[in-house]
Amino acid sequence: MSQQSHSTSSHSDQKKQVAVLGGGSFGTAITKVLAENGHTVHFWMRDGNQAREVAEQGTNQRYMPGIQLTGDIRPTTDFSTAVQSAEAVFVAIPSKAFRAVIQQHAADFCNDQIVVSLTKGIERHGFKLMSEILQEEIPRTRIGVLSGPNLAGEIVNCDLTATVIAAKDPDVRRTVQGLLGCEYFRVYANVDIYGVELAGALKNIYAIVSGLAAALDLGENAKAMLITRSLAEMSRFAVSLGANPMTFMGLAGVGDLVVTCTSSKSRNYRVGYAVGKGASLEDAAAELGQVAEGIHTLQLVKEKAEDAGIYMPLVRGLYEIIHGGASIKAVINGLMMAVQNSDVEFILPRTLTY
Ligand SMILES: NC(=O)c1ccc[n+]([C@@H]2O[C@H](COP(=O)([O-])OP(=O)(O)OC[C@H]3O[C@@H](n4cnc5c(N)ncnc54)[C@H](O)[C@@H]3O)[C@@H](O)[C@H]2O)c1
Ligand SMILES: O=P(O)(O)OC[C@H](O)CO
Repeated sequence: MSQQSHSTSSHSDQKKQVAVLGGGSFGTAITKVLAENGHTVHFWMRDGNQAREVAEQGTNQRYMPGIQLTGDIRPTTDFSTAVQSAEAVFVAIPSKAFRAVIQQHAADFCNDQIVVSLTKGIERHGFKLMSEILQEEIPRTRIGVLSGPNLAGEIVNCDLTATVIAAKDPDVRRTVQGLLGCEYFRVYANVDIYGVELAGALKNIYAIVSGLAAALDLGENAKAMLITRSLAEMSRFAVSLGANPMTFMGLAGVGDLVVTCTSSKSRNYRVGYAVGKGASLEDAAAELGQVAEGIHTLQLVKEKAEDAGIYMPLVRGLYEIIHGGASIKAVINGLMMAVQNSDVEFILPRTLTY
């Protein structure tokens, strides 16, 4: 479907003021959806040259080459200008910089303003998710999380896409559905913020594993085994931390896992593929030139799982390959020869192996 020929129709007729924070791939994709839905989008980014390019050319070549942005988009490097009149603020800042940006500008947010994290990562210090950072830094706001199978490069082409808004406040869920929903973008609702957010962060690790497996050409059965055991592992982890296991049956769980583990459009998958072909992690990340959150999430989840005694053989195996110098062949052999266990452990409890 061509992005040039697309005609839009939002589910809501009301045109609103909104803000998007972060001028990368996903910030640009969500800005495009919102602007095509007729909203005024205050698009905050740190790079003045990039803001000028968006204002003057309607493009963001560094992150979305060849894509034309239309509608009422107001790029700015002034944070206060971006958020002051916004009914809802969408945050697409990588997890490493997320708290610093929100903390620095906390005073600019309004009471009861809707603030939605689009970021799929975890903060190193204290294993905090982005909604928890928002709650700590700007508790005066109403918080939501948007996550799902959402490759930015497809959204900007108006390819059919669905996502999930998770929020406790029903008005937050309805408002976000109204702002973003259109003929190519569908927004489903959930209340399990922690599960939706954790699913988005965890699947990046398994996308690296799947990319690595693809590089080795392990076969179709192996692909299915990996994705399904990834789902078992990530839901085991999330449930241990208090998430609802049913969330993992939805778009933010299995949906995002499938798209990220099967597509070379995923940056995490591409990093895994490059490592599988013999590149170092550093070279693979540098070659990408964009964020691949799974690289950082891997280390945090491995440490957290060990501390909490949660069995995560795929996380441990990937960590050993990337950081421990283990051979891929030896790790695969270790995984295949481990104790044969329960398929769905919510039905048949797993035999404890450690
Ligand atoms: N790209 C996708 O398909 C996609 C889809 C869904 C969710 N996400 C998530 O969105 C988040 C952002 O990813 P992205 O794809 O936009 O990454 P990206 O690499 O394309 O862009 C990152 C952007 O963040 C900006 N940035 C970094 N540090 C900053 C700071 N300190 N202050 C201000 N801006 C800063 C960069 O300048 C850049 O514009 C990630 O957590 C990612 O997992 C991405
Ligand atoms: O390109 P990735 O690997 O960061 O994945 C992008 C989105 O999270 C897919 O839903």
